[in-house]
Amino acid sequence: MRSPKDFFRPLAVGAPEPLRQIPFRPSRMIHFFDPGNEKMAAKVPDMAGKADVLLGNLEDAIQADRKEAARNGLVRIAREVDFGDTQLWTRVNSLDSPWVLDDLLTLVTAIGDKLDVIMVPKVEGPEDIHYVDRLLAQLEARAGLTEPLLVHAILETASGVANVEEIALASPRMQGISLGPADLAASRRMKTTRVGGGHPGYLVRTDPVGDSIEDGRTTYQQDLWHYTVARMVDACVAAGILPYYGPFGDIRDVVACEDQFRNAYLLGCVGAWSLHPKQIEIARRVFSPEASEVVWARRVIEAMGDGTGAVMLDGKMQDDATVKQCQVIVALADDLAARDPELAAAYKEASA
Ligand SMILES: CC(=O)SCCNC(=O)CCNC(=O)[C@H](O)C(C)(C)COP(=O)(O)OP(=O)(O)OC[C@H]1O[C@@H](n2cnc3c(N)ncnc32)[C@H](O)[C@@H]1OP(=O)(O)O
Ligand SMILES: O=CC(=O)O
Ligand SMILES: [Mg+2]
Repeated sequence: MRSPKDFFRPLAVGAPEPLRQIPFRPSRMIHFFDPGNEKMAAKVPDMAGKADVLLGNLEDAIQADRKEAARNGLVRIAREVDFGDTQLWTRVNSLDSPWVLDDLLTLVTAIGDKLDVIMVPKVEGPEDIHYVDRLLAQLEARAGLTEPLLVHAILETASGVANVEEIALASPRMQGISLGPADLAASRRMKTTRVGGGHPGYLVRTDPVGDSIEDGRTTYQQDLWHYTVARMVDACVAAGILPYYGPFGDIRDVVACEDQFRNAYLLGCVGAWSLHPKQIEIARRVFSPEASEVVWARRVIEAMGDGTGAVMLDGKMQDDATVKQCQVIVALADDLAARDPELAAAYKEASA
């Protein structure tokens, strides 16, 4: 392990200084597109105005014989499209694949100055991040980049979950972690055949009533992902990086998608992936604090004065801890409003 004194030292001569803190940039939805798919590529300029993050996907969902087309398509799109303040990310192929080396060599040297974050799939432990960290430093030096590229890990193997705290702390490049429920289910040998969301068989049942074990017993479906999301949030927050829910594959079921996203939002995630244009709006709605919550949070902060002590507001006790929760909501609302004029207007109207 490197000495803590060396943690912020560049890993190659000529590479940019690592960041000391991960800046918070709105990333309510990380919208996936296939850069080699002409129809999707054509929608990128329009989507740049709608999504917080656009991600050119090179890994799963891209056929083996379309990997090069996707990589080259991303280079072209990054050079031609004006992204404004929308972030451009990529998901490279997994570290054990035949494509990842060319992904990194090509992308960092050709469009390293346009990319904000590189998502690394199937991360098993901190050693995977160390490998990418050093390679990126070498490539940044070769490309003459002045800003370091950031790294985002997908939590989608059982080993990755077992090592999530070390992964989060593995490099100053670590920007965040997303839950990858599809690969994680396979890695864990869960008996599901879907991408994220719940399962009707994962439930608890109320106790028997009288002699019957059949009648009058209600069942409640449980959240398959609660433990992993909660653990990921703690690992990320402890390391000063950002947690995300990943994909929800039932594109038709916008209702359950919204539920899954909201669970993640309430537990501390800052965003989720969107796989289809219609999921962009769901993520935008869910990961932006509701206007009424922002108004309430501002009332609590005002009523609490210097933030210490206890007061009653609408019959509810407020103290030093609730004021901190309210500060989280207000800080997030301010950051998002600065990027999203519609949201800013909704907040203003609600507080009038
Ligand atoms: C487990 C994981 O790793 S999840 C991450 C990997 N998976 C992905 O990235 C999947 C990304 N999404 C997709 O590939 C597609 O949305 C699919 C295959 C799920 C559905 O695609 P389609 O059947 O074409 O959906 P649909 O017919 O509703 O599309 C409507 C339009 O939106 C476009 N579109 C669909 N998805 C996207 C997208 N992610 N980005 C931009 N445009 C899209 C389609 O090209 C189509 O365009 P058109 O109107 O010009 O013909
Ligand atoms: O890559 C995402 C997943 O769920 O697997
Ligand atoms: Mg995956």
